[in-house]
Amino acid sequence: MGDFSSLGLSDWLVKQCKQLGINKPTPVQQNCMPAILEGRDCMGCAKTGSGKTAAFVLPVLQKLSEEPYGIFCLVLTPTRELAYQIAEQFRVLGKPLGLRDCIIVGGMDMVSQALELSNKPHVVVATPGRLADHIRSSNTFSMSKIQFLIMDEADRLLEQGCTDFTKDLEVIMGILPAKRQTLLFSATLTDTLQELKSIAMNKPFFWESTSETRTVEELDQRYILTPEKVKDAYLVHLIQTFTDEHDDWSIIIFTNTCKNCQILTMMLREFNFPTISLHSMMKQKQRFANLSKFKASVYKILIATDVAARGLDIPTVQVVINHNTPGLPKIYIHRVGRTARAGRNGVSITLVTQYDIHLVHSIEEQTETKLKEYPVEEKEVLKILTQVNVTRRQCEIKLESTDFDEKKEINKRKQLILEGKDPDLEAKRKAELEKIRNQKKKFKHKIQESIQRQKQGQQKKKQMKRKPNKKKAEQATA
Ligand SMILES: Nc1ncnc2c1ncn2[C@@H]1O[C@H](COP(=O)(O)OP(=O)(O)OP(=O)(O)O)[C@@H](O)[C@H]1O
Repeated sequence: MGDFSSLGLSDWLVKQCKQLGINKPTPVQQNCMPAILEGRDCMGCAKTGSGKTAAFVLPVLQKLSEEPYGIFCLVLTPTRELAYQIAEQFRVLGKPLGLRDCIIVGGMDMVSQALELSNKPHVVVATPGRLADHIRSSNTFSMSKIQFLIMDEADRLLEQGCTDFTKDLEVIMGILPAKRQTLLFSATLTDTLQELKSIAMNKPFFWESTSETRTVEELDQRYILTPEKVKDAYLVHLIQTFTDEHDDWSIIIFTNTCKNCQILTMMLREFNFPTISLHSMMKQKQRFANLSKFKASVYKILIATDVAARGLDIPTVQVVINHNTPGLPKIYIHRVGRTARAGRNGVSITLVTQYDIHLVHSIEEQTETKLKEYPVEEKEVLKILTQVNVTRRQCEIKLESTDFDEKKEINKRKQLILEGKDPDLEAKRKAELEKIRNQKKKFKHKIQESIQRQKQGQQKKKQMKRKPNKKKAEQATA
């Protein structure tokens, strides 16, 4: 493998990389950087923790140093924390250039963001919603001359999940020049390839790491089969074991809802584990503060929803625990990718109930890896079961006495108003949809029942036909 100079990077950038311990290009850097430097659009699909960020940051900085102006580059990313992380890479690597960056994300002051945008920063790193808001509400900045549009976690930006970026992306695309370089990166690009091709239209250079598995070899992937009621006891037992055995380990625990995140955090704190949480119902400043404390190892355990599943690069994370089995293999790949990064080792443990076994099968199929059972002394888990479950219940009661659910409802309503929708009308629409869905379900169920009855009837008829033959045969043999 060559070095960064042979890929076309200037000496100052190579020196800057060395200072950060980035000496040899990783395969995604080795393959994508020359194409980007040549001026081509690029789609890069490589495993988690393989250096995709530097694969786009370095060529952009190289080109920016040749023709510095603002706004030169726009990076879009699905989460606010990730936007800060990417901006930091630009800032550190681009320091000798005096690079000016600007972070445009929700939950932060819009006026100061607008001011920063009007000062023509070299690089803007943004989440789509807030950037689209700025475009809709002001004309104090222009992106008509940008040279690079980068979509990090591009498949997430284009998928229509619970946070749907489509409308915001349309607004953003509307002010970007057609003549630009578009770079798309993710560890899971292949599912959304067609949509991506419509964005990177300029005959993109496509690179995907060739490997049998979609997760890294350094990751030890385990599961624990547990009844739902014993899950939390397993969790407490696992954390106790890890913290007894290792001083310098950090753990990320993923769970499915903000409320669960909050309850688990309260519960683990009752057991004196240094725990902190990250989810979308927290104030943005709190989110940043918690993440910083976790990064600095002030807290060793982070409990998060999937808002932390993608992109976060925290080298001390040695263990990822999935408190719920992710419903999609893609989410599993990103979650467990928070450990075993940049060649380090790591462990992931997924708690699997009897209802999740099919999910594990599809994860294994997609990642082309077999998850191994994690050995646990069941006796030890049963010893703490009652205590853990009582503590959880107490935490649930404590949370219910706060306005957590109410806040959730208010947040939902606020979001709808921001989207220009009437929350009451939306609630009515939702109820009607639910009614139609239920009717459809009932109808489907009835049809299935009648098909079943028909089948049974046919089978009976067949059996009746066979029976006289049997009798005849018996008579013949007699
Ligand atoms: N050539 C290199 N040599 C050594 N370390 C590197 C190199 N390039 C990047 N790194 C480091 O590897 C780590 C992971 O990189 P990065 O966050 O870009 O991964 P990624 O591929 O974007 O992962 P994800 O898919 O999870 O977002 C970072 O800490 C980064 O500084």
